[in-house]
Amino acid sequence: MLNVTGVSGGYGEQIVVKNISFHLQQQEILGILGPNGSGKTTLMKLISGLLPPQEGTISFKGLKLSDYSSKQLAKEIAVLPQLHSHAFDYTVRETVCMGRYPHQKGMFAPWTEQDEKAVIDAMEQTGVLQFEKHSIQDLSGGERQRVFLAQALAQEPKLLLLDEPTNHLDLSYQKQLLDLLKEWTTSHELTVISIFHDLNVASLYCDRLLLLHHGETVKLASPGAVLKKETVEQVYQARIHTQAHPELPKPQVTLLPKHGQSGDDFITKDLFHISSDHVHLTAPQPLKTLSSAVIGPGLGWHRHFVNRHVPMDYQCDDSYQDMCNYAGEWGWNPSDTVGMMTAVMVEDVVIKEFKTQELSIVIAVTAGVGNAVDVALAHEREHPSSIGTINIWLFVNGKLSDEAFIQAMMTVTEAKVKALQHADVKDPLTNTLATGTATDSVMVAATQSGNSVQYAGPITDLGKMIGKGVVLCTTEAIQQYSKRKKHL
Ligand SMILES: Nc1ncnc2c1ncn2[C@@H]1O[C@H](COP(=O)(O)OP(=O)(O)OP(=O)(O)O)[C@@H](O)[C@H]1O
Repeated sequence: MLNVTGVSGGYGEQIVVKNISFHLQQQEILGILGPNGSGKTTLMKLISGLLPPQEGTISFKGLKLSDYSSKQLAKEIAVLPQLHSHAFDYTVRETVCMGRYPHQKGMFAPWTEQDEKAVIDAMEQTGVLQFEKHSIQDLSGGERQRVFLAQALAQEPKLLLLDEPTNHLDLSYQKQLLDLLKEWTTSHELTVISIFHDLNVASLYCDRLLLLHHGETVKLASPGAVLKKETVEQVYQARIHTQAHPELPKPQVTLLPKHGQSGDDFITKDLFHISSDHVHLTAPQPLKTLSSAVIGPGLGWHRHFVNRHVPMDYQCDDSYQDMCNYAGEWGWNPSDTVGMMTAVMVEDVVIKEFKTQELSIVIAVTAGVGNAVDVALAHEREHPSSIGTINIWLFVNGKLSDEAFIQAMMTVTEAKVKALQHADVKDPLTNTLATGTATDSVMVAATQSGNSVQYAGPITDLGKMIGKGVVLCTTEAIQQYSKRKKHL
């Protein structure tokens, strides 16, 4: 519906945007991104017809913008500029009603039912109907922004141009505004072009992104293709990290400040506290963790680590809450804590340090194998036979990449399987070699300071230490478990 072909333009002699081309589909949301001064607003002015292009053409529904009268154009295209300063003392309702002007035939045209409905709908949907009679001068920046959006929506345009629409809006209204726009693209066949500074919001709501730099197109594609680490870092001159959104296939960008985590405190054996109740460690600074723990699972940053002993007959409907309560009772903030449980006597924990010139790690293992399982034949069993868990903690004094975290988990698991083979632990149901127990848990934690580690597979420096260390610690922990069983 909108064709921008080889457009260049700017102010007087100064060409600000250069050779921009794109085709916009009906109902699409296009986000325009770029650093300050990259020409985003200027491009919007060209698309809205406010600035004539110095080169190239812009056509809307097959007609050049210059062939539309300003009233015809206003019926089709609405603009919500940045930082609206309104000098006049209009009420909210009067302001929104102005959006109907392009639809009225002549100065004294009657106010129709359709005009009224469009105004009320727009005020309702932007949440400003309650301020209908207030002067817009008495509203907050965010409320005012919503009034001007209502005005633009009351205009019932086919193309809506927005400059930083979520500026001034709190999180809840940002979401409401963008959800509303998304909904209008289908319910009112609306097409949207919007400038964003917030790359994550743009990624979430836009179908495509146009990234500008020095007035030129760097990339025009889906958010996943535009928000690449190298591209964003080069254009914005800032260090970033990209990761997947937790619920949608959209990238999210995180700024990496110049100074990372301060301090290079090491994790050592001496930091562990062992009692009959739990094995516990409080790190001098938060560690980046990946775990399958009861609390603090997945990827996160945590300072407290606890492996809690529970009785053999431990039954709890909400073990997550129970573990949070436990951490709280000991003064460890649950949101700062990785917590695991085991029926094993935790005094039997095996803790060892391993070092190379570049790296050092600490491994802590508690092992009970009463519940051993051969994963290949686990489909034959219905319920775990008895309590017994292998909990493995790996602390790395180093800076792990994402792939190193995952590979470290794999290497730990492979080493654990090998230790079970060495110890000839069998699945009691199938009488075949066990590969673990039904409820094993693993955590990899890294200080994220010091030497960088890209990979942690079995033949890397880190992988070699993990392999050797986990086999040693797990084997010894199984021996402790067997000794204790014999004495019972
Ligand atoms: N009315 C104007 N007259 C002359 N130059 C202008 C005018 N408006 C903008 N410029 C210049 O054009 C360039 C691009 O400005 P523009 O406002 O389009 O950038 P932007 O990407 O929207 O920036 P921001 O993110 O800071 O809003 C800047 O160098 C700016 O100084």
